[in-house]
Formats: sequence, C-alpha cells, structure tokens
Amino acid sequence: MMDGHRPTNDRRDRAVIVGAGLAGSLAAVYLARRGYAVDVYERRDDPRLAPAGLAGRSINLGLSARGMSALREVGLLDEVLKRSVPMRGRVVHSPDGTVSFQPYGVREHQILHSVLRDELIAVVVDAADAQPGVRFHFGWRMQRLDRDRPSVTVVSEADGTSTEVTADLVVGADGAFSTVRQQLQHGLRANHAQEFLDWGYKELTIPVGDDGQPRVRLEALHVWPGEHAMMVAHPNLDGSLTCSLFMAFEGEPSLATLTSPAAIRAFFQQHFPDAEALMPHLVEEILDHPTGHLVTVRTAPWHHADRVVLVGDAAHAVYPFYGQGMNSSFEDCLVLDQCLAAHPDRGAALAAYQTARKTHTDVLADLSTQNFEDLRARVHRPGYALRAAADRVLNRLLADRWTPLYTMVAHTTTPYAEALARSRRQDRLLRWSAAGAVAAGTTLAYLTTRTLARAGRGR
Ligand SMILES: Cc1cc2nc3c(=O)[nH]c(=O)nc-3n(C[C@H](O)[C@H](O)[C@H](O)COP(=O)(O)OP(=O)(O)OC[C@H]3O[C@@H](n4cnc5c(N)ncnc54)[C@H](O)[C@@H]3O)c2cc1C
Ligand SMILES: NC(=O)C1=CN([C@@H]2O[C@H](COP(=O)(O)OP(=O)(O)OC[C@H]3O[C@@H](n4cnc5c(N)ncnc54)[C@H](OP(=O)(O)O)[C@@H]3O)[C@@H](O)[C@H]2O)C=CC1
Ligand SMILES: Nc1ccccc1C(=O)C[C@H](N)C(=O)O
Repeated sequence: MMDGHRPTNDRRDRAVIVGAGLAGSLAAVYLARRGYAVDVYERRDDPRLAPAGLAGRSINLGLSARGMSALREVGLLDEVLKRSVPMRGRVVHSPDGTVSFQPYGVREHQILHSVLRDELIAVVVDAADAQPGVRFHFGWRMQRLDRDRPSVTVVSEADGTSTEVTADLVVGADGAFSTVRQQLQHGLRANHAQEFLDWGYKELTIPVGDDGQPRVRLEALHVWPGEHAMMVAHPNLDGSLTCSLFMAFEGEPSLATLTSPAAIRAFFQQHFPDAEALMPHLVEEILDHPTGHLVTVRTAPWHHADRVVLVGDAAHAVYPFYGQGMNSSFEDCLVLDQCLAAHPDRGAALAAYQTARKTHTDVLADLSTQNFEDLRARVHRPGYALRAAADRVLNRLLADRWTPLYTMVAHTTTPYAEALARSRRQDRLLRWSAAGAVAAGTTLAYLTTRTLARAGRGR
C-alpha cells in the first residue's frame, strides 16, 4: 500500500523502516509476515517509477546462495531469477590479450545470477506493498532518530514539511552512510571504523551488437584485471553488459587523468584494447557518469535495546569485489527474522541477531578486500588458475570433505568466518601434502640412487 495514515485501532506492533533499498524492502516483507504493521520511509522516488539506472548508476548485482535463500524463504526467488542472467564463471581478459574461462563451481547450481538493482528492488517492493500491513512513503528523508521513544522525524523532499513518526521498532536500512546508525550510536561507547578505498568506480556499457547479438559471451562475469585499473562486466537480459571500471582517484594514470576523449582512448587502447572495441559510448560515459566511492564499515552496536536495529550496509558496508554486499544484507533479514522467532523478548532477539552476524560480516569485509587483490592482480596468473583447478578436482573427488573458499562463500550459507577457518585448514593440508609429496619423492630418489650405487660397487 502506498502513502496514507495508519488507523488508530491497529493493535499490531509497529515498525518504521528507514530506507527502501535492498535490505529495507526485504525487511518489510519479513516483518509484515511476522505480524508487524510496517511504514517504510525512503528519500528517493519510487524505484518502480524512476529507475536510478537512468543516471548511470544502475549497478548489476550477482545474486548467490545467501541472497537466494533469503528470497526463497518469502517466495520471491523465482520472480527474481526470471529477471536474471546466469553467470557460470569468470571470463578473464588478460593484459597479454589471452582470454580464459574460470568456472564458479563444479556443479550445475554453483553459479551466480546477474540482476539489475532496480529490477530486483521493484520485485521486493511490490511484494512488500502487496501485504496489508505495509506502507511505503517515497520522497521522505529521515532526519532525526529518538532512539529511546523510539521515533523518527522525516522530512518531505518535495516541500520540506516534517513529521515525527513513533514505532515499537525502528529499522535502519539506510545504506553505507546511514543516518540511523550515526544517531543510534551517538554518545555511546560505540566502535566505528570506516575505510575508503583510494579507487572509485564508473559505470559503462557494452551495448548489444548491431546484429542484435551480445558482443561477448553472455553467461559469465567478464573481468579485465590490471595494475592501474580493473573492469568487470555483468550481463543483462537484453544481451548488453554493464561494466564497472575501478581505478585510482588520483595519480598517473587515474580517474583524474581521464578527462579528454584522447586521454580516455589512449588509456583503453593501452590497457583494455579488446574492451575498447566493444564500447562505442566509452568516451561520453566516462565523461558524463558520476564516480562512485567504495567504503568498508565495521561498527557496533547494531541495536539499541529492543527499539532500534541496523540491517544491510548500514551495519556492515563492504567493498563490492566478492559480490556479497547485497547477499549478506538479505541474509541479515533472514537471520533477524529467525532471532525474532526464537526470542519472544525483542531486546534479546536483537542482541542475538548482532551476535550471530557481526563476526561474520567483519570477516566478509576482509574477504572482499582480498578479492580486490585477486581480481586485480592474480586471476590471470598461471599459479592462480592452477590452484583453482586443484581445488575443483579435490572438490569433485572428495565432495563435501573439500570445499573451495569461493564455493563456501558464494554457493553455501556457511557463516563467513567458518568458511574462512575451514579453507585455512584445507590450505594447510594441501601445503603439508605437497611438502610430504616432495619429501617422499626426494627420499625415494635418494634410496634408488644409493641402491643403484651399491649394486654398481657390488658388480
Ligand atoms: C559497484 C557495486 C557492485 C556491487 N555488486 C554487488 C554484487 O554483485 N552482489 C552483492 O551482493 N552486492 C553487491 N554490491 C553491494 C550492494 O549494492 C549493497 O550491499 C546493497 O545495496 C546494500 O543494500 P542496503 O539496502 O543495505 O543499502 P542501499 O541499497 O544503499 O539502500 C539504502 C536506501 O536507504 C535510502 N536512504 C539513505 N538515507 C536515507 C534517509 N536519511 N532517509 C530515507 N532513506 C534513506 C537510500 O536512498 C537507499 O535507497 C555492489 C555494490 C557496488 C557499489
Ligand atoms: N560498500 C561500498 O563500497 C559501496 C556500497 N554501496 C552501497 O550501495 C548503495 C547504493 O549505491 P548508490 O545509490 O550508488 O550510493 P551513492 O554513492 O549514490 O550514495 C548514496 C548517498 O550516500 C551519501 N554519500 C555518498 N558518498 C558519501 C561519502 N563519501 N560520505 C558521506 N556520504 C556519502 C550521499 O548522500 P547525500 O546526498 O545526503 O550527501 C549519497 O547521495 C549505497 O547506499 C551503499 O549502501 C554503494 C557504493 C559503494
Ligand atoms: N559484483 C562484483 C562487483 C565488482 C567486482 C567484482 C564483483 C564480483 O561479483 C566478482 C565475483 N564474485 C568473482 O569473484 O568473480
């Protein structure tokens, strides 16, 4: 249901959600299902009417196991998959001109699904909107939180009028630069670490070819690694691909030096020649599209008593390089719902939710930074491909007893810290086995030589 006033005889617990992004919209579905009357305040316009993508900020998202499991639980997965393109692996475009394919797993279902953020939000907002207890208020910016009451003061983007809305529970789903988080933590012994990457990103396009066909293999994530810049391209249903160019803000070369058509062409011809040939609108897009920032946020607390709680990037923003920000945000909604089910006391439920999630999302932040280095500097090296192939062989042979880290992160719901710990154990085992094999080989060679030498002397 769109705007309107809640009837005064509505006895249900009342939740106010700030932010109708990915986490806020899904949280609305979950809370409504749990019996809450939900009001969602979003400062932007309704994404179903004014897609943000028109401004060069569409962002394709790779949906994987964690996000899928949270969508499946509320019956939305099939709707979303209808709008997505399967990505079966990475196509790596090496600086030396070679192109190789690295599968995302060893089983049919171990793939990612590329979906446009606006399309995904539209599905989830529609589902939430269809529930009788849910109302969306677009064009309202939350300005002030009273964490004890609790209440939020929201201001109309259209005419500046403001109103205070009270609730039993306020959910901060207002993204990486969350206002709810700032005011929830104000004056408390809160821990907060925010780290900006000195690289930013721009969105570019590989349009469909003149013959109506995709210009490159569609069912994959394309990656152009590089020391000075890295590019990835997600496929779209219409056969086009949406690229994100990641590059340093400052220095030589950097986003600051890509300021003229000649500089842009020269950079691409030198670093990504095969990509340049696929991007007829490259120059205009680089010059016109906004530059995005990349930030990691580690923070606590995530909740205030039984009254305020954070979900999604508001609680844990991570660099996008593992493709897990949205997936983990969706997983938050599922885990929060499970905690509310398990603990009749909402304060205990919110505390259990933070305990269940924070260690793992902190590990995700590290994994996301590590995958930046892997994608930028390692994926095209023979050693990397060899190790990934060894992991796949062992996974095939030993099934669940040997699961590569990427598989655990992207294709299972194993908590991130457990996945990392297990992969470290596997790494150690592999190193010992390799060392053992070398030692055994050396001993065998020594014994053979000695036996032959003795035999020679005895002759
Ligand atoms: C380039 C890029 C690629 C990515 N790729 C992937 C991927 O492949 N897979 C993946 O899982 N994740 C990916 N992510 C991460 C993903 O986009 C985020 O993790 C996800 O958007 C977080 O969702 P959210 O709802 O917490 O925040 P958001 O999506 O940011 O939603 C927050 C909402 O709150 C609103 N808001 C903010 N402040 C206020 C306020 N004061 N009042 C009212 N409303 C407010 C905002 O307008 C917004 O709509 C990527 C991110 C980037 C930048
Ligand atoms: N973890 C990450 O690295 C990233 C995550 N994301 C996630 O995806 C979401 C949607 O992306 P998108 O809509 O493109 O987000 P934007 O980059 O457009 O940011 C949304 C809003 O956040 C505020 N903001 C942006 N940069 C900063 C900054 N450096 N310091 C303080 N506030 C800032 C601005 O608010 P105002 O207009 O009020 O100034 C901006 O309008 C983000 O909200 C975030 O949750 C997006 C980019 C990177
Ligand atoms: N969504 C992204 C955005 C930017 C950079 C990478 C991604 C990825 O998803 C990478 C993918 N997980 C991979 O490891 O190949």
